[in-house]
Amino acid sequence: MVSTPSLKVPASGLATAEQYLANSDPAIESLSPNQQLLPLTARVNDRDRLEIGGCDVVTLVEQFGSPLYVLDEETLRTSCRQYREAFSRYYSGDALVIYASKAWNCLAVCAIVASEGWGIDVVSGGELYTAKQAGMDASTIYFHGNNKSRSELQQAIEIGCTIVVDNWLELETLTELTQGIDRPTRIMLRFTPGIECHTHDYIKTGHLDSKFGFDPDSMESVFDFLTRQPTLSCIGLHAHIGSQIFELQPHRDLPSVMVEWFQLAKRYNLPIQELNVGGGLGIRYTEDDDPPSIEDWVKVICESITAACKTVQMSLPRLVCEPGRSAIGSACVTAYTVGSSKTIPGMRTYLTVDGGMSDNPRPITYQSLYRAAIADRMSAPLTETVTVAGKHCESGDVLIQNAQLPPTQPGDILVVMGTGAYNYSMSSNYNRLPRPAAIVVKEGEANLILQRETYQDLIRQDCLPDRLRGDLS
Ligand SMILES: Cc1ncc(COP(=O)(O)O)c(C=O)c1O
Ligand SMILES: N[C@@H](CCCC[NH3+])C(=O)O
Repeated sequence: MVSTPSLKVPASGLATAEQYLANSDPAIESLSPNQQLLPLTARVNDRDRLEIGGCDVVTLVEQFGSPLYVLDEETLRTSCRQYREAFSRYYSGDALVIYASKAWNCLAVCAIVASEGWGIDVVSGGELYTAKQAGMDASTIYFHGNNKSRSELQQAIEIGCTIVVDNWLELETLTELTQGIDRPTRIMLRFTPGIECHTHDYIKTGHLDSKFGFDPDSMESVFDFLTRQPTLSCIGLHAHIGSQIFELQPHRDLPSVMVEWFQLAKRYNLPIQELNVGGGLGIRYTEDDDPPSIEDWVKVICESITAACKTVQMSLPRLVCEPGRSAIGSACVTAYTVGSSKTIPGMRTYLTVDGGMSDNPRPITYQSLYRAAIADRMSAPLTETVTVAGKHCESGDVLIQNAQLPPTQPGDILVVMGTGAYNYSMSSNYNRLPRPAAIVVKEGEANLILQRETYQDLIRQDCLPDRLRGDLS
């Protein structure tokens, strides 16, 4: 497996969008998907158009409408396999990879990851419900969240998933809700490890000043409390450092901290078996991004847990990790239709597409960078520098500043890369735009996985009280 990015990007900059494609020299399954800008199956076909999963993207838009999320099954499955295979290569204990479904939670995605032997991390009753409806086994579902409601906790207890407890209120509520239930409820405890990393402030979670998890200072009192709770079975400990991380060092440091916690928990005779090191591996959004490969990330974690256990002569715990973005981010593109444009002489040209911050809120939220290509003419020289704007009534609704594109015309299909994670899952109906459809593509076949919302969907939850009806003519 290669651990270096393998785009065809020349040092002198990009000449055509074809250079965003992965270098096809190594077999695609040996490329780490999170290091590619486009899905692994992306090709330029003999009409000079972008093809993903054997499907022409321009034709997909004609068939399914615009905008359109196009998810490449092969890329998602390759990520799943690379995580699993790396654990079996580098860890001699038991291991489980669970999908952080906040990245993109829907029935089809749950079904794909489950079929690859992954479990799932959910953070709300809604994500939990979806995972169950997709047929996921409760023993592989882990329920996170820093403010789970009583009814969400009740739902989790009934389903029998593992609950990752975040705070005292939750611990007390669970104690109350589990009274009288014979089978103890499986829980894990989330602590903030106090490990810093370089990522956007909004997506850091491992530093001590975080809303997530117990403070490590309260560890002994939490353990002590649990020794007196026969209805709760504390099977493990959890920590998550943050998201879109390129450094390996924080994940090299985390295991020794967690092994210390583990030993302390053992001293309280808790039935502890698992360590969950969270997710966080970054992906390549632009050619300047250089994340480690999936294999390298897993290797660092496995080696560091193994070394920490050896130092204190502890047998290996069951190791769990929960990647989201690095599993699905690079597997999807969003295809938009180009509309109006506006050139402000000496300043910039705005090129507008038929979606924007409602289907991808990451640029406006985190100033995230993306790359785009015109799917109709992949080998056309990139002679234009334009600002790709969305159609929302918001000046900040810009998807890409200074995108390098060929000359465009209304009706062209503009594809934004790396939109598999935190796009659909963070989408909204701002300005009452219906959410786009999503399809999964594989070997020339395209299947709908999320229907395009309709105007009827937009008003489905609206209520018009009778006393207001009279005011309408
Ligand atoms: C608890 C937890 N686990 C897993 C993840 C997944 O992170 P990522 O998508 O960066 O892999 C997150 C998001 O940051 C998280 O908060
Ligand atoms: N929503 C963030 C990631 C959040 C990770 C969850 N704790 C993003 O789009 O980058």
